[in-house]
Amino acid sequence: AVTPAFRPPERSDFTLTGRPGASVVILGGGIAGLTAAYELGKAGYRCTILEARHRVGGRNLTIRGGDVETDLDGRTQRAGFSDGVYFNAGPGRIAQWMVTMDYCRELGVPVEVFTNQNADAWIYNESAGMTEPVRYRTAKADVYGYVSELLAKATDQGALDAQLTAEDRTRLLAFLQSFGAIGGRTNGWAYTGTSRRGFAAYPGAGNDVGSPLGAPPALSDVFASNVGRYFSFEFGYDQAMLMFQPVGGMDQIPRALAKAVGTHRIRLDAEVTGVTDRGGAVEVTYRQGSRQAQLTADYCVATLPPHLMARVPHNLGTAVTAALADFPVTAAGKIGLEYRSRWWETDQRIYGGITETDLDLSHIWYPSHGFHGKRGLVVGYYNTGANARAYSGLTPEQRRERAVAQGVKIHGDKYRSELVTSYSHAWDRTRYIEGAWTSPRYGTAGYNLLLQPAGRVYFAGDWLSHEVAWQHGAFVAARSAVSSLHQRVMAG
Ligand SMILES: Cc1cc2nc3c(=O)[nH]c(=O)nc-3n(C[C@H](O)[C@H](O)[C@H](O)COP(=O)(O)OP(=O)(O)OC[C@H]3O[C@@H](n4cnc5c(N)ncnc54)[C@H](O)[C@@H]3O)c2cc1C
Ligand SMILES: CC(C)CC(=O)C(=O)O
Repeated sequence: AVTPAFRPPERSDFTLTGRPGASVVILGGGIAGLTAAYELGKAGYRCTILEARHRVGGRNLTIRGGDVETDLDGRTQRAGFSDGVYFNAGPGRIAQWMVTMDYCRELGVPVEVFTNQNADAWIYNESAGMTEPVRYRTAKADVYGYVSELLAKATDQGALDAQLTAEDRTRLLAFLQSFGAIGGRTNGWAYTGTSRRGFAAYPGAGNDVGSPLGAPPALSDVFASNVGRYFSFEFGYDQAMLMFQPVGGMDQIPRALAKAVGTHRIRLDAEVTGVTDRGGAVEVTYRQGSRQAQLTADYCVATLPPHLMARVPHNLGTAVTAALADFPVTAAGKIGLEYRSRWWETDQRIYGGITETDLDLSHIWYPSHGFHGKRGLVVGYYNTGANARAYSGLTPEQRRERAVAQGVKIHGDKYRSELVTSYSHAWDRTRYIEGAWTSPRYGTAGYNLLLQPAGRVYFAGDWLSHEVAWQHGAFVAARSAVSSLHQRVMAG
């Protein structure tokens, strides 16, 4: 039998049929722009991509040793990472159902598991008074245990009789006993802690029972520590394990797309400065260094971030400009910290996954690859909104110092002493991007306007999808734009 009620969200064998051979100028060489060129190219269109940055990929950005980036404030960083070490400054993970996986397969980009959740990673809530971190496994044992105890007591005392039949009660109590590892009725359904909490020293040979962490803190203290606030992250349909990443860095995807498109079709350092719909064709002006140039094509697919496209002079109408300008933009930042040893694996037994904190660094990511290697790269902060802006206002050295000072609270001295080099990326201060992602106003006239072509100009980007902040959104938005362009050409 076929698995019921499941259909891949996007056909993995997407192909435009017919070979009309019209020309298309594509603004922006991020995932959406590259995908538009790739799919149109397969169908015989003559495409040219104009990309303002010195490389393709847009927000899909992997930093390696020798890479140089200058931000809007004129701060230049030259990454000093060792050979083989890379830092995904933008996207880092892919859910199995995302069409991103289909492109990896089609383009021959190998993928490996990205560990998005790890029982051995830490939780650290400084504002709740925690003075040391607690392992995920311990936090889960205690929160699930006490919640189960409370619900079992309420159920058994009849507090839920209006909602539950006698059979429901029996089944719920059986579930809670196993879910929370709580005692039975004779023990008052009490949660007293089990080996699920983990060990200070794990069991060994002969009579060595190890050193179990023992009794849990009081119920009130567990709730006060607020460790449960992170558990729901892994319930999300977009963040649940298994997650994946391309082997060797997320930019393997745009690199493979660019190769398939043909690098001769991609103009780099080409900043679009104007778009004019001439009725029978589209004229695009751009700047390449000191050179002003112009390109005319039958159609245009514009994939610039909407707030930047809104600033490009055009003749597509004021409603288009207003709609483009109406996308609130979020800030986000990340720092990559290269260490000379993989102390998180050897000393703390953390092999991938994420430590969650209420510090301004938010999340710490450990590498999901290269286990037991000599060196490794930890993402020392991945934050958004006000926390991201707090870091993006600092110099790279200040960012590193702030991130390390926070991380030491969780990981101890090696967080500083083993550090070799770092690179930090502030998306709100990145030229030609100026933000991490947007919050589209779905259902508004403005949003819907941009789903339609403005004359011969089509729009695409993750901002025209319901998967903003995911490459999936950029892929499907590009497919949608080129499908409607192609339909029009074939009908014409
Ligand atoms: C910190 C962060 C984490 C993320 N995490 C994930 C993740 O884990 N998984 C995932 O799948 N996605 C993730 N994403 C989202 C993903 O990066 C985006 O959804 C996707 O890359 C967007 O592609 P795009 O082509 O729509 O836009 P962009 O990548 O923004 O492409 C737009 C392009 O237009 C170019 N441009 C701008 N102005 C001009 C101009 N005047 N002329 C010419 N070109 C111009 C830009 O340089 C850029 O290349 C993350 C993003 C960020 C920032
Ligand atoms: C905030 C997230 C949705 C951004 C993202 O795609 C990710 O980090 O997984």
